[in-house]
Amino acid sequence: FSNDKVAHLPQQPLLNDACPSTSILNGECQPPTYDPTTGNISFRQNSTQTLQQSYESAQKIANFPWSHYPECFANENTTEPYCVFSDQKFASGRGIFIVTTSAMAYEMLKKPAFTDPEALSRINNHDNPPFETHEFPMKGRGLIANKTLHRGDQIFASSALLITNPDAYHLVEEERLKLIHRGVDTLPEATKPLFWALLDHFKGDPVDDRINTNAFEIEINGHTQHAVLPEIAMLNHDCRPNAAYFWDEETLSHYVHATQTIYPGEEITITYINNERSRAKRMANLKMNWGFDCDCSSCSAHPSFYAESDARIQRMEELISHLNNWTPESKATPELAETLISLYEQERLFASLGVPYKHAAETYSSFGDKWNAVKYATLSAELSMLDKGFRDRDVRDMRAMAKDPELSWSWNKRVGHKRFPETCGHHHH
Ligand SMILES: C[S@@+](CC[C@H](N)C(=O)[O-])C[C@H]1O[C@@H](n2cnc3c(N)ncnc32)[C@H](O)[C@@H]1O
Repeated sequence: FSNDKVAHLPQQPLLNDACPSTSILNGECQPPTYDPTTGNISFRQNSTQTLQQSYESAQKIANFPWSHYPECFANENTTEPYCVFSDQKFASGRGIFIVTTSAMAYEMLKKPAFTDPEALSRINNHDNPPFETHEFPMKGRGLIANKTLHRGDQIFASSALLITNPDAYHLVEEERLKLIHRGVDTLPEATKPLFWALLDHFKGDPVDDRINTNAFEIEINGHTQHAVLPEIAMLNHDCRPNAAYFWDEETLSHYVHATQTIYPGEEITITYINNERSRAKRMANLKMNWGFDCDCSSCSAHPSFYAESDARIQRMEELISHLNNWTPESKATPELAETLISLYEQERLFASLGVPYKHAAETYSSFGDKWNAVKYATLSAELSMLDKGFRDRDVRDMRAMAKDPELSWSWNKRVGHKRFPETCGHHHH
């Protein structure tokens, strides 16, 4: 399989072609080092090239995958240099820049997003969108639906404009800022306005602030990275959202889908946080990470109403721990799983229903109830796909269970357990 991967790698530059020889002599640029075992190139040096020079250096190297020669910084706190890698041709000329180590950047280059011209054919098609931008009093811009959207409808899908490695914070602040500023300067002219139109909530460094206000945590080959996608960055938060998104690391893109019916004029919202927590925890998280006071309906409700909501969320947690208990003492029953689904619905956590549906599917399966297992596995797969993605493991498991519950690990696991251990014998008056 390693040959396969190497075949996808863009041809590596000859080492001394990496900088114009004059700039090597001037000490402005040193050639990168090449690791023959990984095929990775390390750009070892604090480049002092101007933007124009870095462009020209990159153009001189045959099949160099980046449009600018990477600028890098390292210090005693970093194990490897962090560089800015730019590709103006990415996603049919939308462009991308990546601030990370060269090893990580070359990992990303192996993704279909870079290697397969067809991979992004469904991404960044923003003609005739099903939404309009709208200005809201307290929360700035947001998107409102301009036609009826149904559960499962794609609202849009777009590729990352930039990806940053959180470990780049080990750099000296000034040098980290230099990298992200250089990154923005290397974006194609037509794309730059998308970046500059982003909200700068905290009013610090203009580039850093736009990234911090709008970045999403994403995963690439198991590493947490931050990505900014300007379209999804226009969606405001709601603790009871009507849309969900997932990151697809093969295309370096976010997909956004409706998770319930959204009528024209309604705001399209996603969640920035885990909503299966108390109001106080949700509000603290939003305040700390995005700097706003949550005023969605479940946060701004009268105290006696949000106390009810918090109690339901607490109960949900308890029920889930019963359902996750696979010992003979488990209190798990199908009735308990149905109660869990009902609590999610009462809480209007429709975008998260894939979770209780999965518990219900496994619970029915564990009692050997084939058709209820099929029903809930199907429902779970349908909904989980919208917020975990089509390659997600839970989605795969639920699809498999929907096909044949008898082959799933949970099948008949609890047959013989009492189904009514809490009530039996106590409520006959
Ligand atoms: C990713 S941006 C969302 C788009 C933003 N409203 C704009 O005009 O560009 C995140 C910022 O939007 C605002 N925001 C998002 N959801 C909000 C909400 N439910 N209540 C208040 N402000 C919100 C906060 O300022 C937050 O830092």
